[in-house]
Amino acid sequence: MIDLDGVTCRYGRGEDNAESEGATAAVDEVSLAVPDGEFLVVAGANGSGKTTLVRTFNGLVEPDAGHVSVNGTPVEEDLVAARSAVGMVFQDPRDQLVAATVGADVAFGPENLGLSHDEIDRRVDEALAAVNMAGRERERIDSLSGGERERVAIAGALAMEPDHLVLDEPFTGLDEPARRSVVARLRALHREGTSVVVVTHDLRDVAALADRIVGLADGRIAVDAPPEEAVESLPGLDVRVPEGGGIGTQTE
Ligand SMILES: Nc1ncnc2c1ncn2[C@@H]1O[C@H](COP(=O)(O)OP(=O)(O)OP(=O)(O)O)[C@@H](O)[C@H]1O
Repeated sequence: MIDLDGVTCRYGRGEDNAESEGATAAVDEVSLAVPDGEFLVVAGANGSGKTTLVRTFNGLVEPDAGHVSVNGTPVEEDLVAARSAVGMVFQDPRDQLVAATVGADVAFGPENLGLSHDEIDRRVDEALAAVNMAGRERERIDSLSGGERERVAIAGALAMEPDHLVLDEPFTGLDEPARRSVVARLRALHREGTSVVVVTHDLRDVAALADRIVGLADGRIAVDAPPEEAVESLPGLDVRVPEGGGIGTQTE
């Protein structure tokens, strides 16, 4: 369980502004629980605070007020535990690719967990297959397209097999086959019990998988409801639902 209690985050404001009106807060007194096994979609307009909010889940952003705990432990008390429990795929893959080759990059996290070679190989194979990049371990990261780098970043997070997987705009730059493959993997992970949090403007595929959609506006929760209900309130939040409706129409 990820649990946020009254979380407020501000950027670039000195002490003088710490008590100023909420308009300056990127995230403004948000309380939110993500239960184990939930598929949560976080939606909202540009600048509504989505990225900042999810980055508090594993201590990448430290709140100015409020508390975040993961599996019952305050994040600030055990950052290592929070980061291994909450895997994160950033909006820009350049922020997280660390190795020269695809295989080395995906193996990097599992190696740091001290797993056996066999287990690391299994995870790398499985994660690369999940993003349609099986057999491409030896390719250099700097030879990949942006979409391919995004897929490697997703594979790296999958290979960590975290309790909670958070993906920030994971579909940007993915072509349709890659997108379908990632969606199918997220669906399978959810079925296996991992909680999945997807930050997105584009509800095309994920709305059908979501247990709940949280819509942010100006750093606050404006909508928190099952997809069928949430979408009714979402037009003002600048999210896109395909013509014909994505809800309930997801196919493999
Ligand atoms: N590093 C930063 N320094 C200063 N301000 C920031 C920083 N990161 C975000 N902000 C501001 O905080 C607010 C929330 O930004 P955030 O990136 O969390 O929103 P978002 O909903 O994820 O936006 P987007 O959809 O554009 O990624 C915005 O006003 C943004 O300009």
